[in-house]
Amino acid sequence: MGKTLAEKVWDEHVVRSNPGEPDLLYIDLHLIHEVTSPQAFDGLRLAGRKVRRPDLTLATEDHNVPTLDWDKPIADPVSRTQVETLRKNAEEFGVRLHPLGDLDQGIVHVVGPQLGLTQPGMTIVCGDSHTSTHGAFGAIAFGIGTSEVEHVLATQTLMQAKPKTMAVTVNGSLPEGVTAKDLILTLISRTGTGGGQGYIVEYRGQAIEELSMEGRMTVCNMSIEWGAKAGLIAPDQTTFDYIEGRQEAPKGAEWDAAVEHWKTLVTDDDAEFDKEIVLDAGEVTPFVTWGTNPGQGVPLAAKVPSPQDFEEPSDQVAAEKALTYMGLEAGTPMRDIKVDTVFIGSCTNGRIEDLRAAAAIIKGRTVDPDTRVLVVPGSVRVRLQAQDEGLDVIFKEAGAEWRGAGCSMCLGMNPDTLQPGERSASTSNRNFEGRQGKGGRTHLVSVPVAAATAIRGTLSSPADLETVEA
Ligand SMILES: CC(C)[C@H](C(=O)O)[C@@H](O)C(=O)O
Ligand code: SF4
Repeated sequence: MGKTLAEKVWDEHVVRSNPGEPDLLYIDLHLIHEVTSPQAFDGLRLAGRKVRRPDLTLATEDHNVPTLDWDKPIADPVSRTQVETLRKNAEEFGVRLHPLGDLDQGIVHVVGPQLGLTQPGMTIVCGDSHTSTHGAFGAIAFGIGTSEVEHVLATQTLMQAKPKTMAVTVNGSLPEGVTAKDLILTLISRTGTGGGQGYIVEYRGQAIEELSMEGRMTVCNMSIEWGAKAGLIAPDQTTFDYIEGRQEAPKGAEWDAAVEHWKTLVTDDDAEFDKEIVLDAGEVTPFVTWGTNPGQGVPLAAKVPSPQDFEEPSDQVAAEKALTYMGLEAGTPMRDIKVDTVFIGSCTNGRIEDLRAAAAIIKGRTVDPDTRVLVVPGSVRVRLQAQDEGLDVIFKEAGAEWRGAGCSMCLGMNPDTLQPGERSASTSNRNFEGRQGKGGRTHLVSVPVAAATAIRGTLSSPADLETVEA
């Protein structure tokens, strides 16, 4: 019997395998940020160990950094300590760090692919759940805990039980104006936030093949939001074209050899998955969340559901609770929901393609006067690229704020937060209670929906905007 893509990559990395025990896996790339690394470095220090492969380890500052005044000392003492600790640890252990002010600073899941470090067939870990993003390149990439971070730092290996495999096949093409974000939000709402638990998921089918690398990263990024261990997509010409020429990508004969190998990283025709889900891309429409987990979503054209709409008593209770927290009434059209803030950014939707899409909609228009609009590039390079293309001017002229790179309002670990009771349309990936600030209310949306909402002040799609004269 043939192998799935995930099985191929897994098997190529097994250092030791004993029946009844987790496998010992070799790790090709270890990404690090300030939140989950301090205790891991403390552990190394205590044990008198070194970082085994500093050359396969890369650190960046993202969660705790401000997106204004980043050249000044960080005002918040907790954030400052986190960032300073990472700097000290990187220095002491010889780990490459891209700190604030560096050209390659940014959200860890934006920086890896951008540098060409994220490559097909790799095993990639980081003390961060959205490490699944890197699976878009045909890598096995997943988040690990701080004690595992220490283990990888010390040994460049990790003990892991082999997950089951699942295929999500998306047939047909996404309709015009419908994005990767709508697709993954639809999938999560259909399968529930536990639907992927225990699986490495391979996304495949025509709609996936038609996605850009940015779109594929958006899909894989949110694998964790339906509970999957990891999500991945077979590398193809789109993948190779994205990597070729990047700073850390193989060059010359090494490039040719790499591509030759990467082409073998596909699921064999006779391979079997433990589970399969099939989706029709043509059915997907702009999709937004109304509740407090990424599975509580509906099409933008729908209404806020009522707890009675759910069959399971547990879903009814969850809906009741979510509606109260979100301050929403069942039956309200989603399009009537007014937001205070629009956040365009994060490792889900903070790449150059996302900013281009937002700018194309915002161009020549003015943001709603009662709505604060934050546009936050995922990395310094994304920021500079956007500025080269004049996108920053489009945002600023429309009345949006153009910020520095970082996680920003994706989570309340830096100055960019919602006030209690404030409501956002956010291109990020989590809408948990308090995620964007205590008492903040989050609606997860795609980039086009965020941009249109910025203009109208209520949840909207570009189709709701009046035509601007050219
Ligand atoms: C802070 C970090 C550990 C966390 C994660 O693991 O995902 C964060 O990035 C998030 O998105 O919630
Ligand atoms: S942008 Fe958000 S989801 Fe991504 S790593 Fe930062 S906090 Fe986590």
